[in-house]
Amino acid sequence: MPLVEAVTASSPSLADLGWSEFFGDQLEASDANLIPTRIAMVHRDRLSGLSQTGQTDLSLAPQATTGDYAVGDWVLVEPHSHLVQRRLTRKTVLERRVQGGRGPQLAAANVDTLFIVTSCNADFNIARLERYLALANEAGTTPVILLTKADTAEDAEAYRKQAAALQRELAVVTLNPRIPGAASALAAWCGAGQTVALIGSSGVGKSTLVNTLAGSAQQSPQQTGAIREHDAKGRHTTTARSLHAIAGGGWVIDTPGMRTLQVSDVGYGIDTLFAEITELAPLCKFRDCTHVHEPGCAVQAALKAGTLDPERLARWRKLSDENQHNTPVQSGPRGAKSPAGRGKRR
Ligand SMILES: Nc1nc2c(ncn2[C@@H]2O[C@H](COP(=O)(O)OP(=O)(O)OP(=O)(O)O)[C@@H](O)[C@H]2O)c(=O)[nH]1
Ligand SMILES: [Zn+2]
Repeated sequence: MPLVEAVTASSPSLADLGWSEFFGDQLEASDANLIPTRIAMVHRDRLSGLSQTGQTDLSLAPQATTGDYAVGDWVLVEPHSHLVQRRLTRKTVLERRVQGGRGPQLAAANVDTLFIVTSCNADFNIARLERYLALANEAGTTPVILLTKADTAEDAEAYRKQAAALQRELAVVTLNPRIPGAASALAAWCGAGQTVALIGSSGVGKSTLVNTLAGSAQQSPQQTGAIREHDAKGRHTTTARSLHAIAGGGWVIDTPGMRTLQVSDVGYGIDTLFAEITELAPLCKFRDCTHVHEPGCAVQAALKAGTLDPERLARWRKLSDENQHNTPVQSGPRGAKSPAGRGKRR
């Protein structure tokens, strides 16, 4: 895989691999002999990681499974046995819940930026983009929407405007992943030590973009093909998750195509996404206002005044209801949040 070549060509520093004070602070004196290693690939029965010395196949203690690890995780590894001793607390974690699935699955960890990829065609779906945004906000990653296939659309600008209106200060980039210029359009989020992940439906151009970011020099069509197989419906799907080196520095994680994405436990993510509604709620007369029929409801007042989009309110309600339905009731305090109240650390 390209990541191996990229790493052996020039020994990366821990900072190049994405290490920061956040992880350094977790080291103890007794860890001195262990090697900080970043999980680069997760297979059902195998894990591999990248350290300053290159790529290594890792071994796990008998009670551990590869499902406990996400691409992008930092672990401490025994130098000789390559046994994973300990996983460091994650700065961010992307989890997904697939319809009919058993519980949330780990998609990627320690991701700085989530590129949400969609095309300027029938794939463009506001409600789905909002789900991805809620997920990114909740995980503590910065979302960026990438619009592909603008070259095949009559009015690509209309798609861009709709996407940009979904969340405050949201970056939206229109690009063709097939041309090298795509990498420079994304340079602001890709640099030494930066980790980006790609999410989006099948066929929107994620694998093409990974290839473009990795640089043509180390790519061949077979390398993209190597991580694809047919899914139940006979479609091509990217199935393995791995960390690929970006030519200009940084790392990109391709997550498998998701068709039906459910949200759960993304209350903070939804609040950030629908900030214009979240901000009105404290002005309602009742603290537990449902914003449906209550007197003195600031949300209903904004709706009447025409300052709040009724479609946004309807989608906020639907997503919030789904989130509530899917979120298990927790007995103790909610999972540890970062000091800023942002992002999950586990
Ligand atoms: N015309 C045009 N074609 C594009 C663009 N982006 C991607 N494509 C093409 O769309 C097809 C699908 O792209 P992939 O990169 O395989 O899509 P993917 O998102 O990785 O799909 P999965 O691996 O199934 O999740 C390829 O034939 C690309 O060449 C674009 O901006 N314009
Ligand atoms: Zn209200």
